[in-house]
Amino acid sequence: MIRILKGDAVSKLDQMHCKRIGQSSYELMETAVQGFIHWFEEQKFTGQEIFIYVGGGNNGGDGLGIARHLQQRNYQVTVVLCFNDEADLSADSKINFDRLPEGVSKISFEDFDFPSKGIFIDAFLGVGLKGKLRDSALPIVDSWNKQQGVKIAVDIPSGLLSEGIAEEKTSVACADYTVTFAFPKLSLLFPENAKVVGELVLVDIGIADSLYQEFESDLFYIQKKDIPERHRRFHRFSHKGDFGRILLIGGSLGKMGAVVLSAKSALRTGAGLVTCQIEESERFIIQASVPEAMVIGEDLKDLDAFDAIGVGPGWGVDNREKKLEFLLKSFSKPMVLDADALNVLSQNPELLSLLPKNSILTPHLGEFERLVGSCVNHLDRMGKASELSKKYQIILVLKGANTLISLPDGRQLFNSTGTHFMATGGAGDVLTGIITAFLGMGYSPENAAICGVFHHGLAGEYAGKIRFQGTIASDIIEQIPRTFEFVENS
Ligand SMILES: NC(=O)C1=CN([C@@H]2O[C@H](COP(=O)(O)OP(=O)(O)OC[C@H]3O[C@@H](n4cnc5c(N)ncnc54)[C@H](OP(=O)(O)O)[C@@H]3O)[C@@H](O)[C@H]2O)[C@@H](O)CC1
Ligand SMILES: Nc1ncnc2c1ncn2[C@@H]1O[C@H](COP(=O)(O)OP(=O)(O)O)[C@@H](O)[C@H]1O
Ligand SMILES: [K+]
Repeated sequence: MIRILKGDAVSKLDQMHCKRIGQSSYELMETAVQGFIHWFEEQKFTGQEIFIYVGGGNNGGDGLGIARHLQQRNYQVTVVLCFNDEADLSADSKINFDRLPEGVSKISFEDFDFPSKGIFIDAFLGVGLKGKLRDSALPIVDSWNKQQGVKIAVDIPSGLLSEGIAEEKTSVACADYTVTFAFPKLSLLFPENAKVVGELVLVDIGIADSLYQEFESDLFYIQKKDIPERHRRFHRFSHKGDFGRILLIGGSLGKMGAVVLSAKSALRTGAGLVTCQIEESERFIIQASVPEAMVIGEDLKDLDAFDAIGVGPGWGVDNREKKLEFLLKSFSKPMVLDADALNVLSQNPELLSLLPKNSILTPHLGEFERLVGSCVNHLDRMGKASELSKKYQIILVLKGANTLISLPDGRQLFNSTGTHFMATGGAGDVLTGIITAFLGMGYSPENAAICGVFHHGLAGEYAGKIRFQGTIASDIIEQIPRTFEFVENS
């Protein structure tokens, strides 16, 4: 799994990589440029002039390389020179500057007559940015933000620090897409920066995962290649007991759909036997809509017969405190707690110490802040999530774009799958079903959380490609089986 490094570690990572494989830093820049071009061509942006803002550092060098390749592919390209003197160019940028074909127009920023339409590529400043933007850079960022058209940031939007937060007052070049190299810079994953980062695209530039281990960082990025090794293997004679007996507790008058969604998701993930514990009066709803699931009433006996329990979807909070306490005291294996189970915990924080070790809590940002108090920003949130995980030895799944998993040993993992089309009622109930199913199948809690979040996001992406903003939670469930095919077969 790749680590998310601090911005200033990038050049060291590059050097180590180049040394290990006998490549020059210019060749690495060329790999990054070609990765960008590959993505760009896939997008099929058509018929427009391309303007590339280039700075004097290696980010500008990427931009100059991109200009050459695009011109060779018959695009009309203008580079907007955002540095004072050629002599200030970094060594690799100078090579790309000298290689610019005749057909690429060059114009200094001062002489740039603002066009109204085009494709804009921001290769002004990358991770080499230090501190706040200098005054001399502000007009460049302002000009960028006034342009009309598709806007693409190379590596990181100019003005954004690799661990920074773009607040209202800060000057950052806003992008529709950010094409970042090697690993996502931390700030690209913050919800506060969503508006300046746009869609995040990661380009692999061939740096081996093992090289990242040379750097100290507790932050990781989960990708498809990390998943198959975490899957449990079953065999020809596997029976339904091997796939786990799970219990889902939730639902209340008017909110039974939440348990229905969790139960269906668990079954589509492969859970062997799913039992739902709901209010007696509502049993008809489950039996009719998920005939594969069993239903039990209020009286909970023999909890040990279950391999995993998921509690909370649609549960309500009234009179749930004693029940949650009973569950936490009676079940010693890790559990999944979501939605109202988390709200009950927030109202009764003394219950936190009863959580079985490695239990998985899946709050969205609102539920999380109810648990830990309000957070200033995502960095603060990440710190509080880590503290809570360590203190109670639990796994925290902080849901949202790039869901963050905090592990009891301090590691924090960002997910790469998902889409805003998943921002729909019930999507979280689906995740509860998936993670509980994995736990029931005997996955370690860490793997259940990682695989759960990854498959859930991928199922959401598939559903989003068919249903767009009409995606509903049930569409995500339908796509779960396909996610296994994709992860295992590619
Ligand atoms: N593995 C990878 O990820 C790869 C990375 N690669 C690429 O290299 C990029 C990093 O390049 P880098 O280190 O040369 O720095 P970069 O971002 O161009 O910034 C330097 C410029 O910023 C300026 N500047 C600084 N502070 C400033 C301020 N406050 N306000 C205003 N200006 C300020 C500084 O000015 P100076 O201080 O020199 O006057 C200088 O001009 C990286 O993002 C990626 O695109 C790929 O090519 C290969 C693989
Ligand atoms: N913009 C987004 N990008 C990616 N995933 C998202 C986005 N918005 C929501 N999701 C995912 O959808 C799910 C929503 O969960 P939640 O808020 O608990 O919904 P509900 O309570 O309606 O079930 C989470 O897993 C979250 O990660
Ligand atoms: K940039």
